[in-house]
Amino acid sequence: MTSQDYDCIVIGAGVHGSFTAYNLAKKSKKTIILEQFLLPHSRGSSHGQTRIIRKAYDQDYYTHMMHECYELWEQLEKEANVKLHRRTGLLVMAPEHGKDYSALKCSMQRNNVPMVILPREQFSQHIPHVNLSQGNAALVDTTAGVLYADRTLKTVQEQFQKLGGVIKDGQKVIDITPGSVVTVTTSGGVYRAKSLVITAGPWANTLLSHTGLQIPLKVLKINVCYWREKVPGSYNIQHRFPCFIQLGSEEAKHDIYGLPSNEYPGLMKICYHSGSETEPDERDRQTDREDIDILQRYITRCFPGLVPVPAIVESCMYTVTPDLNFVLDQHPIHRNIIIGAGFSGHGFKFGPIVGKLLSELSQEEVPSYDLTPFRIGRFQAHSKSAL
Ligand SMILES: Cc1cc2nc3c(=O)[nH]c(=O)nc-3n(C[C@H](O)[C@H](O)[C@H](O)COP(=O)(O)OP(=O)(O)OC[C@H]3O[C@@H](n4cnc5c(N)ncnc54)[C@H](O)[C@@H]3O)c2cc1C
Ligand SMILES: O=C(O)[C@@H]1CCCCN1
Repeated sequence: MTSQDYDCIVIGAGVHGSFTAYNLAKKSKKTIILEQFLLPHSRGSSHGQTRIIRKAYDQDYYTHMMHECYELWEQLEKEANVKLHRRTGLLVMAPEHGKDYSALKCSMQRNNVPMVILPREQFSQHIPHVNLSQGNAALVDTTAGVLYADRTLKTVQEQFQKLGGVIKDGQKVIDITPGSVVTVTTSGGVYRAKSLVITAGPWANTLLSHTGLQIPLKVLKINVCYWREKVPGSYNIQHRFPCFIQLGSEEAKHDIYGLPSNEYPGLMKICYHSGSETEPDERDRQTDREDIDILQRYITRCFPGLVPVPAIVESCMYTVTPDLNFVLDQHPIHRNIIIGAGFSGHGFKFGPIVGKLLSELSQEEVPSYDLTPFRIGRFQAHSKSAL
């Protein structure tokens, strides 16, 4: 038998690789994370100060996973004695008679997600400084809030290391040799393990090309825009301003979303839930700003208390699948290679549960949830039926 150095190698120290490694270390598995950049870095998808956490989803399986996931976030907070999230509520605004709004509302009712419906005549009393669009309805997912993203990564990586886990940053994986013992070659060394987890974010297909697999993923550059409050504090987290999602606005084909001013005093984060395609290593050469024009028009109309010119624009990337569902699966041929990819701009909140599931797959345990929506095989079925 060939010797191996680790039980598991995890490629990528984003939110999903970090939580997977942490779960493996909790099972006393000898685990190493290989990360191409020096940590912390802002070149992938998990950096930045904040993300939205919520239970409001129109698919039951996401809401079901979030029920447990909230508990796992709290467990980590207790274990590390650090605050990783803050409840603000999530305001959902959408055309009242559109199918998105009714699907979401029905799913929340079906799954007992605490919610408040805001009748139009009471809207401005609860949500000042926002104009609810004509024909729109509004509800609040009261479980929702803000996750502290950078702080999460630091915390989960520290907890992993406390459990004996090893992180090697500045080590780009340049080759993978599948087998009953997987060999991974980086710019700095050669590593072997019984199983491999690939959580490489926008670089997933680059890594998978070493294993003879490609999945239909698109990488989008997202302009992360912050907008200045005309009157400081109007949209502030301390004044209980919520996160929001605007489904189906007159300006935009895709959703618009925002988080209360918090991390940068006086600035509220509002972004477009789409962007232009990019190569992950060429992110900063993608300079398309069509999304910012859309946001300016929306903000002028609906958020009159913000200066409609972005004060800060940062960059992030989405890695999207055709159906916007994640990929959580074993490699179809090399079963000891596990893939977590295509988190489609909504994966962060699931970090603890994705980590649990990917660690289960890598140990050939029965996964805690039905992974049918996340299987790689769904893409094959899709392309076959399209023929
Ligand atoms: C602007 C924006 C807003 C978002 N908002 C939300 C939100 O409100 N709520 C929510 O739940 N989610 C949100 N998301 C989505 C969430 O942030 C992502 O789904 C999640 O961060 C993806 O994490 P990841 O670990 O898959 O990828 P990444 O964080 O990109 O991690 C992959 C890692 O792999 C490393 N890597 C790649 N190739 C190699 C290699 N060859 N060798 C070694 N290392 C390698 C990379 O350097 C990187 O560190 C948002 C995303 C963006 C961009
Ligand atoms: O995952 C989320 O909750 C948000 C919703 C809006 C778009 C960005 N992601």
